[in-house]
Amino acid sequence: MKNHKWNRIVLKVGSALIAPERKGCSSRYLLHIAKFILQCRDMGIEVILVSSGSVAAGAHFFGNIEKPSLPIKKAMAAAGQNEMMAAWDRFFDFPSAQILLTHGDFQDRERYDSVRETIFALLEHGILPVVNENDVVTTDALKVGDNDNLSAMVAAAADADALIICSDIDGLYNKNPHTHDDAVMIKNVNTIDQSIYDMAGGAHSSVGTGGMQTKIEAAEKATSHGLTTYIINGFKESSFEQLILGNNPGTVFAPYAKPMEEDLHWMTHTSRAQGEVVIGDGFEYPLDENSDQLTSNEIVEVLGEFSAGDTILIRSDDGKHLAKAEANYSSCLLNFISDHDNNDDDNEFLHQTGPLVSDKNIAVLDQEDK
Ligand SMILES: Nc1ncnc2c1ncn2[C@@H]1O[C@H](COP(=O)(O)OP(=O)(O)O)[C@@H](O)[C@H]1O
Ligand SMILES: N[C@@H](CCC(=O)OP(=O)(O)O)C(=O)O
Repeated sequence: MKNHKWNRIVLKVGSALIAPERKGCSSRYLLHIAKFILQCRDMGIEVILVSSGSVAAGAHFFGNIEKPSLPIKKAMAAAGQNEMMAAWDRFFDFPSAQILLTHGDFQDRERYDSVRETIFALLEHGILPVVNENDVVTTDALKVGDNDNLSAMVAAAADADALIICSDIDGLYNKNPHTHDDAVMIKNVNTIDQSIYDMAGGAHSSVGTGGMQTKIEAAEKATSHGLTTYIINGFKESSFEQLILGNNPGTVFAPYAKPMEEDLHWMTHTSRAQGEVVIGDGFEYPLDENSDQLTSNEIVEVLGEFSAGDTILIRSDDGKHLAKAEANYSSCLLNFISDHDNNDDDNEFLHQTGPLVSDKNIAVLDQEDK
């Protein structure tokens, strides 16, 4: 693509573009998106498609109920996924492959590597991977929950160079343009901080999930991995024509000058904490330099159930999120130690235990109250 030095991109397409009226899939917008995918491939750019829209596409089989129950929503997704894959396939003269994922597939390192290998094998053979969340099997604890974050996780796992989020709006505005007439569009974002999150409102359409909030989260995940991230209006063919010309048709988020290391990125942006360890005020920060000194002496409280090797959140007594890290001990053992710290035998045991986490497996967080 002119001016863009991309080898591999992830293109995320929102529900409103697949099934705009919830009357099954429509080719209205897919046609120019498919053309863009073809042009990229012709230019030697590998494309991974993250396509929403299974629920919106399947809704008409169930009488378009306004507020479907969870089982009906999952049934809509199961039926709509077929329709959605078939709708895309009509435009391509090369094969596509369906990949359905849940958060568990990113949390478990073996499954994560397996997803990566499959994506690379498909790309090597010229097959277009089409990814969606596996809505049928997800539970609240297991799901990613929105395809903006899912697309960023896929982009990081697939070592892509750019993430392009195609939405029903031109880009990020300083406030929700559907509720504020004076909203102004932001063309470039160099740093994603709280002021950027403060601009985001929820979804406007009946089919969208997450609105701008999840798109900014996705941009943060992707840019910290070194990917340029775009939010563009997928309704407009001109958005894709501009991208091909090397221009920015929407909002572009600049990649970090120094992307995070792979393991640190995974711990910060992908892995979810299975439990929390609350530590006392006396501990000297910063944690990254002193994590080896973080022993069971510091524990105020252990929350949730986790095993050694699970990701945990370390937070201070006053609510600050200090770090995410791999636990060296289970919650059961840490609870036992912190409950018995006055007894001599236990004190000896306490001295024999090593640090709660080690400095190789820790991601220090921006220390804000959450
Ligand atoms: N600051 C903002 N800038 C742009 N859009 C915003 C903003 N805040 C909220 N939105 C809403 O986010 C919507 C896009 O998100 P969503 O409905 O989830 O779309 P998609 O299906 O493409 O993921 C927009 O239509 C708009 O109503
Ligand atoms: N997995 C869901 C998509 C959820 C989602 O994030 O939708 P959207 O906000 O339209 O990208 C589906 O296929 O219906």
